Amino acid sequence: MKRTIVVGTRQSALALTQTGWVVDRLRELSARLGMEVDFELKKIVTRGDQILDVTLSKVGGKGLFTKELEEGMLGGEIDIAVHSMKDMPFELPEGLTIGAVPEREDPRDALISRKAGTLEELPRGARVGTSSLRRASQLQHARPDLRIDTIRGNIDSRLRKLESEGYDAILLAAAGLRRMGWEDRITALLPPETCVPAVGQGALAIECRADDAPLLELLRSFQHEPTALAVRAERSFLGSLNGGCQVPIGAYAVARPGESGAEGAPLLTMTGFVGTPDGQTLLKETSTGTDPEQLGRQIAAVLKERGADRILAAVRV
Ligand SMILES: NCc1[nH]cc(CCC(=O)O)c1CC(=O)O
Repeated sequence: MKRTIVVGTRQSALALTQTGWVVDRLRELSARLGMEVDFELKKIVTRGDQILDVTLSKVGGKGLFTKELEEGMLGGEIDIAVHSMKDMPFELPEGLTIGAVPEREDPRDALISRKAGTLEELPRGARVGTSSLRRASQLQHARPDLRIDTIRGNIDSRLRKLESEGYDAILLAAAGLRRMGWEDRITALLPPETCVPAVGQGALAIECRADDAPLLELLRSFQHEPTALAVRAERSFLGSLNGGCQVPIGAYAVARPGESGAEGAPLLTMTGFVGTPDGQTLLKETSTGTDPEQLGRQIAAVLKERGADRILAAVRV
């Protein structure tokens, strides 16, 4: 009997593009596995979509873009949801699981400046739009002269605001722009050494019910193990610092095949970051290990020792 898998999606241009990409891949994989499945899209509005112009930290950012989709899965209205990993809360509701983490897109932050150019080439005192404390912190550290102003909305509306609201430049995740086919708008990519990306940036999470065995089997073949391991380490770091998405925290991990070849456990290298929003204090630590959760906890512990908790407490009030 042919099964119809109902895929829930937000209606933003990026969400529709990402979900469409995932459904195309899953169609190919299911054909290869000889599984008889059909896919149907169902659009769902999340609370985050309704309040896109409000600064998220003011409304409690946790799960804003995921909650209604998760309720849909638990209620059986939809079977899968595709999320940006970056927007996933640390804990999943009972009964749901991440069935697959596909290969990561570019994890870097991108500068989109009105007069094409790099961060160094921005004029003194230029006005840069971002509402991410993580981006603000690292940007002000590199260029204390820049004036940082908040900007909100989906990536398409932020690109419009760059023109219409008089910013000299804005910062966006390169991944979203690439997935939309808008990489030509990028004027410079910030290396992770200059701007540590957000936890999970550039990766997707495909969520489903934990007891949906046939779907989990299909999703298993879509998992990209190095990406999944890297994201586990980054999320462990975030969890150890009690971080949500609206804190000046970043982490970037890369998994490489282990010393002993294909069978050895992959070796993870991760940099964790916590900074003050004014860029005066940046705490960073890089370490390696094979256990992703332990690596995350270890780097978080080093940064706490150096005052990360104080920085985060001051931001949270
Ligand atoms: N905070 C919103 C958000 N969530 C995911 C992406 C796209 C990039 C990604 O998948 O990490 C974006 C936009 C941005 O930060 O530019």
